[in-house]
Amino acid sequence: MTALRSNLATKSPQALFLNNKNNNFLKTHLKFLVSFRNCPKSRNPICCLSNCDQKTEFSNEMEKNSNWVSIESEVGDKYVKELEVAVKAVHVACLLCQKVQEDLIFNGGDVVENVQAKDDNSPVTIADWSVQATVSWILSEAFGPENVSIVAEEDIESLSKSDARSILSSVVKTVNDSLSSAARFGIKPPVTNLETAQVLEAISRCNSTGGPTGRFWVLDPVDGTLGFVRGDQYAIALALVENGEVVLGVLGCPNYPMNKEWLNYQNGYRRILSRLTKPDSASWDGNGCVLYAKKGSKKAWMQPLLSGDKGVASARQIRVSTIDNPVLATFCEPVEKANSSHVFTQGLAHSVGLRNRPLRVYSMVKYAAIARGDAEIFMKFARAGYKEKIWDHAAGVVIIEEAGGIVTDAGGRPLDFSKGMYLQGLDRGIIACAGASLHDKIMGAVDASWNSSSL
Ligand SMILES: Nc1ncnc2c1ncn2[C@@H]1O[C@H](COP(=O)(O)OS(=O)(=O)O)[C@@H](OP(=O)(O)O)[C@H]1O
Ligand SMILES: [Mg+2]
Repeated sequence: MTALRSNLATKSPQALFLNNKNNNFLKTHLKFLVSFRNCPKSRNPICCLSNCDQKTEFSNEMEKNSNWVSIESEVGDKYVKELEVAVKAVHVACLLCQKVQEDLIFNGGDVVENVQAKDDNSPVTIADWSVQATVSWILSEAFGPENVSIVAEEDIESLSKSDARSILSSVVKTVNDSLSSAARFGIKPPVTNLETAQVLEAISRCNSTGGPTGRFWVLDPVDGTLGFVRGDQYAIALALVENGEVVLGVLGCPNYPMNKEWLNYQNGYRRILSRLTKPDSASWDGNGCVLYAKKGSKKAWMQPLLSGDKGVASARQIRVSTIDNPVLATFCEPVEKANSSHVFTQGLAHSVGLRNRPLRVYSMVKYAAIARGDAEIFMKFARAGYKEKIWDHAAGVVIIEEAGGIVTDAGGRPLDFSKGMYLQGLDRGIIACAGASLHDKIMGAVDASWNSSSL
């Protein structure tokens, strides 16, 4: 634990990458500067500060005064292109899903036709396949197909069957519609519409099985498909793993706007509210959000999901909640009892003194809620034998960690993304917290009650 905490301790930056907006701010704060020169590796000026106190004071001032910055100004050189492309791809995917959800659920779309059951009986929709094809195509165009390896949730087996002809043509149309309007995000659409074979190829190209070495993307095209088909919360999750470590995470949450109260509204109620309060694309209130973080940056970011033909907006930094008193804390967990034992978490909540009722939310939106500071704890205790998949956690974990939180298994160990498609060796369950004090308390409660539980 001590090692884990010291790893999580914030280190003062050695240097800060600045954009023009920050440059103006700098002129009024020259007292902080020791030297100011152009960074040899980027176009951005870089300032070097002489001691830790100055660095910390300067960082605090920067945060207060320039909350909104561009991606390039923040993440330094490494993974800039990867992050930029991934964020754009997730924006495209969010809009695709919003459109499909709207058609499917709210405009009387053919649910029987467009929602299929997988072998494990979980649902899969045209959105799952369409997002997978779209993101796979965008990544391949940006980096070259030979450089892109993707672990993703869907395959083309059921989509290729003869009785799936109509759903396949819906997928092809959805992908082409989505890519043809991707120019608003600076993504060059295909010269001509993708053929069916190209769409199937893009989906099936996501056949990496991950592992401890090299670089691969991890994609959950629609996480929380049950929430998606119920008109509720869902997420698009894209992460980059290098040598077994998650280095980038991007999480699109199309039904999670700025106002955290929205998380409490169930299904149709959220939809009615969204229609009553007409979304203003310039504000944060009516639409979803995209969160992202780069490993080791100690910063996580959120952009509003813009509607209409607007592209990507500036990002705002997010931090986890500062609440460490269990009485005031809120914990999130899966909606479905089959996915995590509500009885067990209720016992944990009682023993650590959590008073608020659990926030049951579909998908990795739970990770987003912790990273944004809208809730303090996420717990998941799946039934014995269930193997957690890396795509259900990778993006969320790095975003929470960089926003200042902690994510481990119930034994306090970091989740291991280096063992293939599954989180092998996971000790009992997953605990994500805003801070170490809450995390310690939950782990202690798990230890105290595990043997008497039915898990
Ligand atoms: N039996 C069982 N136990 C544990 N976990 C399971 C189980 N079945 C499925 N899954 C995975 O859980 C993903 C959804 O997790 P959530 O936290 O969103 O659960 S819930 O839908 O709110 O109940 C879900 O992701 P999606 O398939 O992307 O929706 C699954 O990967
Ligand atoms: Mg999932």
